[in-house]
Amino acid sequence: MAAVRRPLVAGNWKMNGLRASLGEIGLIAQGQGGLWRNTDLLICPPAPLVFTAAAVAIGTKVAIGAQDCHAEASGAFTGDVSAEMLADAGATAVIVGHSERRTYHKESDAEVRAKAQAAWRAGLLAIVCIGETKDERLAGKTLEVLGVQLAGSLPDGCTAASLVVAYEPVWAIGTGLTPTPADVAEAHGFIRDRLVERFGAEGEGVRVLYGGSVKPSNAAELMAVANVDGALVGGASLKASDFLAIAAAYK
Ligand SMILES: O=C[C@H](O)COP(=O)(O)O
Repeated sequence: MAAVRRPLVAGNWKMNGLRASLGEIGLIAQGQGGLWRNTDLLICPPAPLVFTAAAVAIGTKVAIGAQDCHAEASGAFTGDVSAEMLADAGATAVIVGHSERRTYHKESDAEVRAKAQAAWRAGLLAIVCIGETKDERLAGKTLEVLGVQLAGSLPDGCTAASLVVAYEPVWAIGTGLTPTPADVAEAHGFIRDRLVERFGAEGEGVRVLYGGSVKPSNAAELMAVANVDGALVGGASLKASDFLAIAAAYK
């Protein structure tokens, strides 16, 4: 029997938002109204907001996550935040290996893998991001790049409950550009095959999100693609109305 994967619509606020922005989480909780009872909603604000965001979201169906974590639980790592600290603050998930971390902080697949393991150690869902650059796509290397990133970034022992993969073509992030549905289907089908090859039935149950310029106007088309189990939304997650409109693609 084919695995039933519960959709996940996750918002990544990136380095945006102050305490005043947390009202958007309240609005998402209110606006959700049961329409998306079969869809998981997650908001990942900047680290300083995680504790208060979790308090705002308590008792609602909106979960709170973080955008990165250190691989170690504690120690002399000035400025870093551990997965245990995020869990203690109320997070239930953490994004690791986002292309902005890979680019600006030179994170390798091995580091991403260690961060995913740290997330599990702390009891968090790990959302591992992968995706090709524009040059890699133009060179016809998209699937090769995705294969290398998957092999290097995913720890052994991935389960449907502990891992989400986010496919985010780097050239589509924040640009307004999106791949065609056929290109999304090819990438997600490839990712699914690799997950099943490596993790068996658990790989069949792992959710694979699409990310990169998801908006209310294109969400339904992207969500209809095979093996797209939800979205990782950047800019359009900052406003509750846009985020809810994207989540509505699943109603
Ligand atoms: O994590 C989210 C992605 O980087 C997508 O960002 P975007 O929706 O602003 O393109």
